Amino acid sequence: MTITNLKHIHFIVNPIAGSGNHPVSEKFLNKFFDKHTYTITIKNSDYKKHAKTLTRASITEGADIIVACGGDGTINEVASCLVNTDIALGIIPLGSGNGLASNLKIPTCIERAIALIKSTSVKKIDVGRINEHYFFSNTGIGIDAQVIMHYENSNERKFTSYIKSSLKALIGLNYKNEMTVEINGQTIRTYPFLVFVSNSNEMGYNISLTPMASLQDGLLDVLIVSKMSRLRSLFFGLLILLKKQHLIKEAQSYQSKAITIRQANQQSYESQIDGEFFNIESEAIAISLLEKSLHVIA
Ligand SMILES: Nc1ncnc2c1ncn2[C@@H]1O[C@H](COP(=O)(O)OP(=O)(O)OP(=O)(O)O)[C@@H](O)[C@H]1O
Repeated sequence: MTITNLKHIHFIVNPIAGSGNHPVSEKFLNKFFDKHTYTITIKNSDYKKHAKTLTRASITEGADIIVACGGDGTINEVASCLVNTDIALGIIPLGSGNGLASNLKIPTCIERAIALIKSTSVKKIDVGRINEHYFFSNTGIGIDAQVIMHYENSNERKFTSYIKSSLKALIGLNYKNEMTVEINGQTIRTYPFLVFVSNSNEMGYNISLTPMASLQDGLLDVLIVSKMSRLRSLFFGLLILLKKQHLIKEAQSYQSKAITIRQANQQSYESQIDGEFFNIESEAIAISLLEKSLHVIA
């Protein structure tokens, strides 16, 4: 599908995404957009979740395209406001991991990403939902949430910070709560190391736990990894880096449109949603898929 008569492009820029050294500013973007064809508006996010407020305002202001300039966290905030609308999401990947942009083959070269936005070639992609939150890349409960929690506390945004945060998460590993996972008519009881649910085939840094996932197949790819020792977890981490994680017997892969997670005596779930830490207060977690519910320029 090709959009015609596009004029109003709004850019929501996370100034601290990735290394925070990116050049994306009003002066920079003005060079690429002819004033007779486009009006462009640039807004910087000042704090966590601010991109949502800015995006909602841009919708009211009549934006035709809203461009998330940042990583998966910023994309999540912007895209969450665009689900089930006709407004197309553009992406300039400025994050450290850039998982969704990589799955969509959006160039990390800023000039090429801008050229793609101007091409306005739009595709519709699936959107994941976990309770009241949307996700576009992945969500998870277990070790991934712990890694993200330590990563956010580290205040560093690079690959080595993920390695350090993974080691901290492994040291703190415990299996307090038994969970039940309802999927495809089966009920699985597990003390999970990880319940990972993905819409996209990449987590960022070219790492994937769900290499068969597609943004347009109407299915979520699920990896359930049951309890294992710290040593075995390290081995699992090595297998992930070697793209051989399927070789570990504790890991089971599924595809599904919906899953429900419950635990007996707890009302909160530490989770990660598109690489951001969330403590979800609820009796149960319901994860589902909204087919082809977001327009993305890719
Ligand atoms: N001015 C700001 N100061 C601090 N945090 C911000 C600011 N603007 C946005 N944020 C928050 O920064 C977090 C990280 O953003 P983002 O995901 O875009 O970058 P990243 O973590 O470097 O990339 P990736 O997720 O691809 O690794 C998000 O939670 C976002 O809400």
